[in-house]
Amino acid sequence: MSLQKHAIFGDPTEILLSLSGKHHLPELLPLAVRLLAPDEQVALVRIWLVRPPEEGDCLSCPMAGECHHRQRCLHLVASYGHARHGEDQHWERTTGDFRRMPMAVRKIGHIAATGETVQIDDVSADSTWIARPDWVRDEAVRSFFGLPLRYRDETLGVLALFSRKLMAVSCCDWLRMIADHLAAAIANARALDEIELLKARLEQENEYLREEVAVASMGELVGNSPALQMISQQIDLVAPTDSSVLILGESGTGKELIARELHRRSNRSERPLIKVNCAAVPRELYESEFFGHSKGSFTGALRDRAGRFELAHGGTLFLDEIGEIPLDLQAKLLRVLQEGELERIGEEQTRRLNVRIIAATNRNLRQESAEGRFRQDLFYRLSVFPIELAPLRERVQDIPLLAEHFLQRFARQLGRKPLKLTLANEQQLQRYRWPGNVRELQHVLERAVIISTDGKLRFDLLDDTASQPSKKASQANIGSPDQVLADKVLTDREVRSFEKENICRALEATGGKVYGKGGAAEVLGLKPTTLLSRIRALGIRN
Ligand SMILES: Nc1ncnc2c1ncn2[C@@H]1O[C@H](COP(=O)(O)OP(=O)(O)OP(=O)(O)O)[C@@H](O)[C@H]1O
Repeated sequence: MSLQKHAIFGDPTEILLSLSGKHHLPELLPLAVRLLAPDEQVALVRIWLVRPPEEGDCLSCPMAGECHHRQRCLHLVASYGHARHGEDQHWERTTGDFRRMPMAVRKIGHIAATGETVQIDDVSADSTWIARPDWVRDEAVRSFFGLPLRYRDETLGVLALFSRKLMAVSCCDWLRMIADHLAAAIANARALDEIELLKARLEQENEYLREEVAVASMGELVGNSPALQMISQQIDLVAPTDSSVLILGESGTGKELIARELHRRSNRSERPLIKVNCAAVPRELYESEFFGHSKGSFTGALRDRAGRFELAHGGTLFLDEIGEIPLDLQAKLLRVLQEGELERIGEEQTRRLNVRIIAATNRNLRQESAEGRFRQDLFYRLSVFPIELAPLRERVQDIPLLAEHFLQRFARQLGRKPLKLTLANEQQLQRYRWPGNVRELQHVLERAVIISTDGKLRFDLLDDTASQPSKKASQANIGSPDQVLADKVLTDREVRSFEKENICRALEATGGKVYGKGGAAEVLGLKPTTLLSRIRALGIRN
C-alpha cells in the first residue's frame, strides 16, 4: 500500500505510534479524532462509546423519543473536524444534538447494534441515512465511513468519518486497521483505569488496616514517673478544649500515644482521629492528601477524594512529624487552620470544617522557625499548648513498669509463659541510654521473650553507639559524640552532623537495610518512614 493514496490521514504508522503512547481515554480519544482529521479533506471525525445512560441523560436527550429500552446508548466522546461555515470551527463539542445515539437507530446506532461497517461513497444520493441534508450540502461532504470499534467480540463504540473526497479503497483498509487498534487501546485504557482504581482502593484499605493494627497494639500509657504524671495532668487540662496541641519529644518517646490519649479524653472521642504521617507523604501529593481533590484535577485523580482534613471533620487531625512539611504547603495549611475552610484541588466549592489539630515532632521547631526552616506563624498557631515528653533515659523510673508491661504483652502474644523481671534485669535496663526510647525498649523486650527459651531473661542490648567515639565526627571537628553528649549544649550544626553520623553508622552496621528486623530503622528506634525522610533531608547516600 503506498502512502500517497491514503494521504488523507497523514502517515497511518505515525497515527498508530502516537495512539499507542496514550493510556487513558481522556487523552487517547481526542488525539485519535485529531489525527484522523488532519486537514479540510476530512470534514468531521467522531467517536461514540457504548455505555449505560448517565443520570438525567434521558430527560434532556433529543433522541429519547427514538430510544426504547434506555439501558445502553452511544455517548459522543470525541469530535474533531474542519467547518466551512459556522462558529464552532473544529466541531470539538461533544454536547450537541447527537451527543447520545440510541442503539440500532440511524447509521451510528445501526453500526453499534450490528457490528457492521457502513460505507457510503456519495452521501447526497443516499438521503435515507442523512439526518441533516443541509449540513451535508453546506459543508460539501462527499462520503461517509462508519466502523464499529470491536474488541474480543464486543462492540465498544463507533468511529465515524465524513470526508469531502471519495475515499480510496486502501484508505478504507487503513481506517479499518486504525479502528481495530483504537478498540484495543480503549479496552486497555479501561482495564488500566480499573486497575488504578482497585489499587487506590486497596492502598486506602491497607493504610486504614495498618493504622487500626497500630492503634490496637498501642495500648494505654504506662509509667509513674513524675514527668509522666505531669503529662497526664496536662492531657486532662487540655483534652476537653479545642486548642491545638504540639507534642514534642525524641523519636519513640510516645508522642502518638499521647495524641491518641488526648483524643480519647476529649469531647470528640466519638468522632474519628485521623492521622497523617507528614514524613511519609510524597511531596507532589501533599495538597491532595491534606485537602482532597476532584476527579480529573491532575493525572491519576481518577475520582473525587476527600482529604484528611475532611475525614477528620468533627474529630481530631493528628499531624505526625509536622516538621517535615515543605514550606510552601505550610502556608496553605496555616490558611486552612486560620479560616477553618478549604477547597479540594480542582474544585471551587468551599467546605467549612471543624477539626481539632494535634501535631507532633521530634525536631526543635522553635529553632527551626527562628532559622526560617519552619513558618513562625504556623509554629505559634500549632503550639498553643505544647506538651514535652522527656526521653526515657531521663525518666528511668518508668522503665521497670514499661518492661513488665511489654514482657506480659509479648509473652501472651507469643504464647510463652510469663517471665520474671529480676532486680538485676531492671538495673541493666535502667543503665542503658535508650536512644530509641520506649520503642527501642519494646523491641528489646520482644527479642528477649523470643530468645529466652530457658525462662531466664537476656537482653540483647545494642552497643550504646552514643557512647562510642567516632573517628569521622572528630575529623569533621565537631567533637566526638562522647564530647558532644558530655557538653550537653549543642549547636544546630553539631546536632545535624551528629545525627547524620549516627544514621550513617546504623546504615553501615545493617548493610544499608532500612526496613524490617535488624534494619537501620529498628536499630535507631525510628519508624522507617521517619528514617527515610531524614536520610533525604540530611543528604545521606544509601
Ligand atoms: N508510656 C508508654 N506506655 C506504653 N507504651 C508506650 C509509652 N510510650 C511509648 N509507648 C510505645 O512505644 C512505641 C512508640 O511510641 P510512639 O509511636 O507514640 O512514639 P513517637 O514519639 O510518636 O515516635 P516517632 O517520633 O518515631 O513517631 C509505641 O508502640 C507506643 O505504644
